[in-house]
Amino acid sequence: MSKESSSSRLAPKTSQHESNENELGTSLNPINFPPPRTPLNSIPDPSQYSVQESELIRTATNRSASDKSKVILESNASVGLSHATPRFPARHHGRAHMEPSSVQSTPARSGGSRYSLSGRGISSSSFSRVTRGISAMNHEFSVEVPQFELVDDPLFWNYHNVQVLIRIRPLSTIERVSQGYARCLRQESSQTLVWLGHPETRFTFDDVACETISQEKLFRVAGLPMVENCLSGYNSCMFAYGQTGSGKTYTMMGEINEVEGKLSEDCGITPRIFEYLFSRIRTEEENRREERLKFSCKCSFLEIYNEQITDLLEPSSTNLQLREDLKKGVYVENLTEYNVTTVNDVLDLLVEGAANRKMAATNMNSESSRSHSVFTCIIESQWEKDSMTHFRFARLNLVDLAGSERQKSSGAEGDRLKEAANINKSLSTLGMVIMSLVDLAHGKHRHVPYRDSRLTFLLQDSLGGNSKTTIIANVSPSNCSANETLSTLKFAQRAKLIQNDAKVNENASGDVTALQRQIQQLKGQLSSLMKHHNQSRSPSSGGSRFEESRLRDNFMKYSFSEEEKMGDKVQNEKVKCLEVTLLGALRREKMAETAALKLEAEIEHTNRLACQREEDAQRIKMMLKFREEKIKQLESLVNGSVSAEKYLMEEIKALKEEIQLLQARIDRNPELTRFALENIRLLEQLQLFQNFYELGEREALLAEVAELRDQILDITEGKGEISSRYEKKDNDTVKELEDCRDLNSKLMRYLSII
Ligand SMILES: Nc1ncnc2c1ncn2[C@@H]1O[C@H](COP(=O)(O)OP(=O)(O)OP(=O)(O)O)[C@@H](O)[C@H]1O
Repeated sequence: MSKESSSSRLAPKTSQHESNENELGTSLNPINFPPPRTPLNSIPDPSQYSVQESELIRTATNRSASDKSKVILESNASVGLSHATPRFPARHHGRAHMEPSSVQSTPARSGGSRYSLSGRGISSSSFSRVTRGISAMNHEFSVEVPQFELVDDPLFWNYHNVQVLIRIRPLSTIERVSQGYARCLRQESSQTLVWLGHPETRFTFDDVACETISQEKLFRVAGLPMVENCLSGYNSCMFAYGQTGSGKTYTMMGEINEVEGKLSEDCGITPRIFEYLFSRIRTEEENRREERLKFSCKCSFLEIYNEQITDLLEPSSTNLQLREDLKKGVYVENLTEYNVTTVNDVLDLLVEGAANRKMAATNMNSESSRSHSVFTCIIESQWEKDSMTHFRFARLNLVDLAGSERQKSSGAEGDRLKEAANINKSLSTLGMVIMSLVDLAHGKHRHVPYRDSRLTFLLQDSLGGNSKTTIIANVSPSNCSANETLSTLKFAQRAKLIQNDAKVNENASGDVTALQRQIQQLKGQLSSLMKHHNQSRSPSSGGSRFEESRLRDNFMKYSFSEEEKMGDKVQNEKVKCLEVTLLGALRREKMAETAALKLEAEIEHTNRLACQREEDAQRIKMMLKFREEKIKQLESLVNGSVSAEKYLMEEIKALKEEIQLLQARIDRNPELTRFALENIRLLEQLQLFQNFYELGEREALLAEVAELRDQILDITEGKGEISSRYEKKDNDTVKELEDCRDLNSKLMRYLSII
């Protein structure tokens, strides 16, 4: 459905602006933003604009021709009259021509769509009419606004879990006509901006994207790192916040066009995220082929409208319910999910969902979006390493919020009144949740009212939970929207204080079978090592035992023949040194033996843990069954088919059983992490053991022993010669011989240990 405008539809804008007053409203206008603006309902038909507009823009051009450090803006980048993104023009059309000004027409709520689609029931002529937003008529006009390059910081997410980015959109034609080029914002750097009202207020954010930022650059700063986070197993969420017409949908979706297999320049963050995601997936799978890495992605698209959830990919599924599950967390029951493998699959879903998205026209804004949309992709991966199967998953939520302007009920009746209240409910609860989280971050004890609205309940992980979250606060720089812009900046400032606790969703030991397989393998390796070890110690192998026994023989010979020959003190000292070295080497071997035994014990222990874990899985299954039964009972209670008394009795019984199970879990918690850690330790020990045998440690030891043996033989022979020279056996010599005997017997004792 196209988003054409009509002049008659402009009238309600007055009430929008009047109703835009937030808590600061009264102190702001009109004193601080002269000249007093023309009431929007008095703006003439766009066809009459040319003279006024030329005049306005000429003035602006004259005002600002000299400063070279500034950037000529607005030459072709001012937002069109309509506050409506050409959400989803045809994917197979080129970028359409932009209309100089546009008129709005609000489709009826029931059948309407926020998105313009061609190739999906809309003719290409209507498509080209709605593919605007940036007026093409302003080439000759310019106004200077400082431009700041955003810097990609690849390390940002290493230290943060929340990113707040402000995006200032270019002035729209209607704003220029109404307030000229007067702006309520002055950007000072790529992180700071000043709100120019009274009092002037400076804000600092992670990033402030100026009016000229390209969709591509914005993606590089906010979207690309999000993909990387998801691939690393972090849940990620991006919210687009801001008043109606501030550019939320332009930012998130933009113009979904594909030309010759490439996304159009105006394409928003969401399609770019998926283009990049699939290219990364392909590379990763290719690079880690030997690990058999495989990704799978499934997407869903829902709308929360009037506190009711509708499946945008199956619009007959309305009023879907939120459920909570131990494993899945909060989820939408019966929401359809599609497996996607290419960016085209995702684009199809986006276009289809967008076509189904509801839009409500109220007297506050003829193109106002009243609903929140959530596009979710679950990215799962699986690979094999160290004979274990590793699983990783991440949930990516891309949320286009309803317009944040205060919606007064003026003029709204019946359903529309209820709708306004419910939209306020989701957005006001979002505000409350953020306030509570800020309090929590300041150490105050606060209840966080996630459950007070569908939006916050569904996205609770993204707010203060297990997620890396980006909030893009969209603002208009025009004086017309000064109050709403301030309100958005304040919201963003608060959001910056949220503290999330993102964790990698990975389960390396989740597969008990893989674990058991690994244990078996380790056992096999260990026993073959032990066998090898024993063989190498047998006399026939010529290993250390053999060496040692030869050594012992030599010592024996030495001890018996030396009685009458030994007498050299220096030589004796040398022998003592050698004795110490030899004992050290033998001790090392003994230690390796002990380590092998320990390893065996560890394997036993790991085996026990695996059994415990299986038992625990059984218990969890039981608990899930209890939960399901409880839900059924609650439903029966609500239906009135079960009396409260009976329900309570059942409940008590079920709770007792659950307590027993929980008790059992506490008593015998196998601790999944411990399990994985044990396994890693086991592997390391095995590695050490293998190294001992395979990397030559053992050989080195044997060589050392052989060397010692030779040295001792040399000494004993030398001593023989020396002693033959000593014919006279004086007392000293006798004493030394006794020392040698002692030494011999000591060595014999050590050697017999082996
Ligand atoms: N950065 C931008 N550059 C050029 N045009 C923009 C930019 N941001 C928004 N626009 C244009 O401004 C108009 C309003 O934007 P958009 O529809 O995205 O606002 P919105 O915040 O999603 O409004 P709503 O709450 O009604 O959904 C559209 O025509 C869009 O193309």
